[in-house]
Amino acid sequence: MGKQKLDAAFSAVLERGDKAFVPYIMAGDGGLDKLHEQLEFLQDAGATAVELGIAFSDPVADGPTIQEAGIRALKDGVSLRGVLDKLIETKQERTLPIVLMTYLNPIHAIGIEEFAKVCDEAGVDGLIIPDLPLEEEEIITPSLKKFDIALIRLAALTSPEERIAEIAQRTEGFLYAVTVTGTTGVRTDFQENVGTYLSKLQEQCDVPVLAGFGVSTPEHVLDLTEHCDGVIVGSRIVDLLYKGDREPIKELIASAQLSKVKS
Ligand SMILES: O=P(O)(O)OC[C@@H](O)[C@@H](O)c1c[nH]c2ccccc12
Repeated sequence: MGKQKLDAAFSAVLERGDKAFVPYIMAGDGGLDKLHEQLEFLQDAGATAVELGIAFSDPVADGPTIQEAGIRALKDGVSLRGVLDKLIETKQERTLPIVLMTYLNPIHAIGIEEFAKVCDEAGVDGLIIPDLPLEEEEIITPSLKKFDIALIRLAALTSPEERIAEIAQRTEGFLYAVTVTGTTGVRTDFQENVGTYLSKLQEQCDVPVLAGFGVSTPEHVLDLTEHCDGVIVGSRIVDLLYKGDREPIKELIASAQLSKVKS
């Protein structure tokens, strides 16, 4: 459970010569009752872990696709607590590692210690908290440590070098390398220096480096994973899942299975 489960999932994939693929989905988009089936689909399609987003009224890092999914979930009454309860219900039937993505406010509403405890009960293995700066992490790290839940840190293209070094050292589970400046969302191209940026992160980091933001095609996956251990895909998957168009999701995930792509 927890950090160990994430580490084991990544090691298994990388030892096979594949790259990691972490789809992001908005919890409760389409109704919370669909969540378990969606997670099973992603697992069967070959996802390494899933990043499960919690809808929030002020999602500062999210682009239009994720924001709209969040609005749909909020309209449906989905809350952090509700998602955790659903995860508790389905914990025994699940093997796919879960990384929960939530802003700080919903965590504070539950209370930090209680939140960590319920995450443990729900089988949450890692957390991404985009509005928690390095300087303030200590409000939550002792509670997470207690339950062995990984805190995944984000490195930005614009972060100064010393800050990147610190983030790369501290991160647990994996390092989330943000590959664009701005919010989440589908893009056609990446800046030329993305390869250098990723390779440098790889040198500084003991855990896998995953590239995310703007990744939306198998070509992106193949290009980026030349310089890192895997990718995170959000907006494209949220969009396809909402439309019920699942074949392209399978193809995207399969594109990270290099052992199959190359043979
Ligand atoms: O949607 P994209 O461009 O594929 O990027 C992934 C992203 O959506 C997902 O990881 C995410 C959704 N909301 C976030 C907030 C902060 C960091 C990351 C995220």
